[in-house]
This record gives sequence, C-alpha cells and structure tokens, in this order.
Amino acid sequence: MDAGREEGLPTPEVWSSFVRRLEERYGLCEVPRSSLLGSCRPDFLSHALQKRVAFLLPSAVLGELATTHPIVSIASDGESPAVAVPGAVIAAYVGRSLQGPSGGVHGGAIASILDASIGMATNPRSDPDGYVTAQLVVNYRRIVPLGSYVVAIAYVHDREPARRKCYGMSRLVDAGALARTPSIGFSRKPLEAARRDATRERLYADATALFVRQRARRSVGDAEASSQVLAHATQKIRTVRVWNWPAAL
Ligand SMILES: CCCCCCCCCCCC(=O)SCCNC(=O)CCNC(=O)[C@H](O)C(C)(C)COP(=O)(O)OP(=O)(O)OC[C@H]1O[C@@H](n2cnc3c(N)ncnc32)[C@H](O)[C@@H]1OP(=O)(O)O
Repeated sequence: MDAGREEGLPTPEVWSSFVRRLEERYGLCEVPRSSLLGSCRPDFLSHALQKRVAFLLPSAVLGELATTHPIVSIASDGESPAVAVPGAVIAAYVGRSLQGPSGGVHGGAIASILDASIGMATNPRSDPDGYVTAQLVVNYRRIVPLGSYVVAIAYVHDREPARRKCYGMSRLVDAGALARTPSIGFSRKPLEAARRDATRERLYADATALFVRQRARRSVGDAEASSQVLAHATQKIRTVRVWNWPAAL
C-alpha cells in the first residue's frame, strides 16, 4: 500500500476537485507554488501536508491573467515593496501524520498554516527582502479532527511601511462548515467580531501576527539564490515588475 493510501489522504483528483470548488464558490485562484516561493526554496507546507495544500488569492487581484494563466501578476517596486491584497487563503487536508498529543491535529501544524496564510497576504509573491514573521499569537479554539479539510482565511489589517511593520490576522475554519456560507469575507472586522462568527464557520483557531520587512540582504550567496528565483519566476510569470535587488553587493 502506498504512503498516501495508508494515511487516508484524498487522491489527487479528489483534492483538485475540492480546490476547484473553493475557487468557483469564492472567486479565488490557486497560485502555483513556484511563483510564491521560487523553485530553489523548500516548500515546507507541501511536504508536511503531503501536497494536499493550496495557496489561493482572490481572482480579482490577479487581473486578466487569472483567466488564462492563473499566475500572480502582482508587482512591487522600490517605492512600495509590499503590495496589498484583500486577503489570502490556504486550503489544506490535515491527515493522520499530523497527529498531536491531543489526538487531533498538532498545534504546530495549525500554527504553520495560519502563519503561512498571513505571510501570503503580507507578501503576495516571493521577495528575498520581504516580510518575515516577528510575532505569531495563536488561539486554539477547538481540536481539529484528523482527516479534516480546513481553510485559513488571512488578511492584513494594518501597515506601518516606514517602520517596516505589517499586522495580519487569520482564522482557520472547517471547509465543510464554510461551504454553507456564501462569501469568504476578508472583512477587516476586529478579531472579536470574527470570533462571534465562530459557530457558523466552525472556527478551529485564529491568529494575529506581526510581520517585519527584512533589511536588504547583501551576501553574494543570497544574491545568487535570488537571481535563480527571479529567473524561474520570470519564466512562469508573464507580467511582472521586479523588486529592486540589493545594488550594493
Ligand atoms: C509556505 C508558503 C507561503 C507562501 C507565501 C510566503 C509567505 C511566507 C510566510 C512565512 C513566514 C515565516 O515563517 S518567516 C520565518 C520565521 N521568522 C523569522 O525567522 C524571523 C527572524 N527574525 C528576524 O529576521 C528579525 O528579528 C526581524 C527581521 C523580524 C526584525 O529584525 P530587525 O530588522 O533588526 O528589526 P528592528 O529594526 O529591530 O525592528 C523593526 C520594528 O519591528 C519591531 N519588532 C521586531 N521584532 C519584533 C518582535 N519579535 N516582536 C515585536 N516587535 C518586533 C521593532 O520593535 C521595531 O518597531 P519600531 O520600534 O519601529 O516600532
């Protein structure tokens, strides 16, 4: 028996049909991991979740390319290195390999999904000098049963570009319960209000995070890695204005 079947993972077909339903229902578009992370970066979540994970952005922000090439066309420049998106979504199947001591899904796995979703809302594309997590506070509301389909809905609620700071929130909900709601709601409502929706959405956990933009990197190794990422991304992405790579190397 292969590892996937032993784990009870959804087949790739079942998984893609789940993702397509999310896209259609909520006006989202799956973003290829290569354009988020670059080919030379390890994709931790994909490994941990055995590829049953999808990174989604609202189709509206993807512009015309979304219809023919579902690839991020969001650009940044030296003046405004972070581009605001209304929000970001990570959908995942959390299987038995993620079991924690509670018998449900391990809290570290839940934190990773929440963190990555806020990271994606903060950095809608890979950026070597982008925002990294400085602080993550997770509230665990319910045990997540093994074998669940979950959705993390993240958005940025405050930015202080001059201080390189960006504050975001995310809530991890059950995908089945979410399907009963007509819209995904990247509303900037305070977390307390989001919590009031907890019953309707079947809220498993929520998080607040502070992301801080890194200072420009200067090492030659990083520059080489960055140019590989860029080369790969520009092959994949039709329309892209690139971040100004550190000039002083
Ligand atoms: C997977 C697919 C996904 C796809 C999408 C991709 C998204 C990726 C998301 C994953 C994100 C990660 O997991 S990242 C990996 C985990 N994180 C890290 O490894 C970060 C390690 N830490 C660092 O690199 C550094 O500490 C930084 C960059 C966070 C900050 O260092 P720094 O640059 O020297 O900052 P500094 O000048 O001191 O501070 C700038 C301002 O931020 C505040 N500040 C700095 N750190 C903190 C802090 N921990 N808590 C509170 N406040 C802080 C300061 O008070 C100051 O505010 P003021 O005085 O100006 O008001």
